[in-house]
Amino acid sequence: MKIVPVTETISIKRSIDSGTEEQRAAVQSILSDVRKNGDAAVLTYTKKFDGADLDQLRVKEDEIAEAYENMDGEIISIIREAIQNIRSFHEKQVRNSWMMTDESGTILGQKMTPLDSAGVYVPGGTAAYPSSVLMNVIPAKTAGVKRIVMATPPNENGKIPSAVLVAANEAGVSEIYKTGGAQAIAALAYGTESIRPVDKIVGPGNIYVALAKREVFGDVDIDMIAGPSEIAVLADATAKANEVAADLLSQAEHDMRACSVLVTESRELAEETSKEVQKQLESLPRKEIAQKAIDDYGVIYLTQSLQESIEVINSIAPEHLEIMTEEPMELLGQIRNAGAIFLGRYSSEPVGDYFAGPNHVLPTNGTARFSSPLNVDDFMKKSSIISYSRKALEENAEKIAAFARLEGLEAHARAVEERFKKE
Ligand SMILES: NC(=O)c1ccc[n+]([C@@H]2O[C@H](COP(=O)([O-])OP(=O)(O)OC[C@H]3O[C@@H](n4cnc5c(N)ncnc54)[C@H](O)[C@@H]3O)[C@@H](O)[C@H]2O)c1
Ligand SMILES: N[C@H](CO)Cc1c[nH]c[nH+]1
Ligand SMILES: [Zn+2]
Repeated sequence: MKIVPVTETISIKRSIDSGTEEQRAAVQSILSDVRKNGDAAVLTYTKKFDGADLDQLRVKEDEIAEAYENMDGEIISIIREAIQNIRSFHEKQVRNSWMMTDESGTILGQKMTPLDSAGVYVPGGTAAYPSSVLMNVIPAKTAGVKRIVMATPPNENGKIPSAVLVAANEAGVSEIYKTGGAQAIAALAYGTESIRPVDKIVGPGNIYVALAKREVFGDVDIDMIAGPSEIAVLADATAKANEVAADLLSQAEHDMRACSVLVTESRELAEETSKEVQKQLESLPRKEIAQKAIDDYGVIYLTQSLQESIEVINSIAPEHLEIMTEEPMELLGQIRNAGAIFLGRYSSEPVGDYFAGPNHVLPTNGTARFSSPLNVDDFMKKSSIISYSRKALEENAEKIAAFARLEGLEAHARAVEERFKKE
């Protein structure tokens, strides 16, 4: 990994992919085909892109039963324990409706209502991500969403990985459909003969999925457009190079465009970590992916002080931040921009990916400056409540009417005055 002394401004290389002209045109055409031809179009694209010849899109009960038979009982217990942790964390996020009253009889409040339905996209491809099924489904379930629909591409035999089916069933998905890419997003957004449309679509995916989500936004809500994984480690001389290197590689193995960064004032740690990364890379099954990510996007920033390291971290605004310093908790207050913050050497990033409870769907590409991890609020709407008594309106009618006339809106003013007109 290259070691770069920090100059006045730092600029992190990240991959922001808005697709080629060709990809954008392909997505447009798939979306309009699915809107026009429904299931027939979805089945045709599933054959074309995933190689699966399906007679129906919906996963049957016996396929879920078969998935359980294929899974090791111990792994199912681990999934169940992770679900409990994720659920209890997200239950803390639930916000209740509230009301306030005053002596004039005015009642004001906020009513919290879960979305009626949510669609969860689960990527297919080489890696199956049952953990992402849990992270997308559990906040929706905790919010009280009744209908949770999952879509994921099948393999060429028309099958979905058993771990994904079991995770979906354990987390409480209501319907599962075998379809991926832009056609899945179109079906979830606009509906087909066999898939009823949803209110919001969440979940990561490749460029076709991302472009389709951007396109349908407005007709339905979406969560975010997640970029490749990122990790930044803020460390001082007390950190262990082998542990820092292992954590940097944990995200590098996700994607050739993943971004792994170490920020430290210790030259010795910087040099040791750089060597360790190379050493540990050699034995990784996904070595090619991790090596490319480290070569293209990996960097070690060498600073003059811990204070400067903190400033660098805030300007990177990483998806994951690990603090490996003597007193990590003491620095927490100074961190303004990070999706998830892992404190101390026993809080390695994968603890959060799989098990601890907080969501692993996090803002990437510097968007932690203004956005948050996926959470229960993402699946709830707020409605304002206003109930004025006669006394309250009488006392304020003149002020409201005057404000309306300031905006030249006479009908607004009269609507209020109408209540108190003398016959
Ligand atoms: N941020 C996270 O938490 C997270 C988790 C898991 C995966 N991911 C990301 O999700 C992505 C998964 O990508 P994937 O491709 O493996 O699976 P995917 O399910 O996102 O995409 C597969 C679908 O792409 C469509 N497609 C493929 N080639 C096409 C073409 N030429 N024209 C039109 N459509 C086409 C097909 O419909 C296919 O079903 C990766 O980038 C991975 O890094 C992110
Ligand atoms: N670290 C990923 C999000 O950036 C999530 C994930 C899923 N599985 C393993 N990791
Ligand atoms: Zn991960």
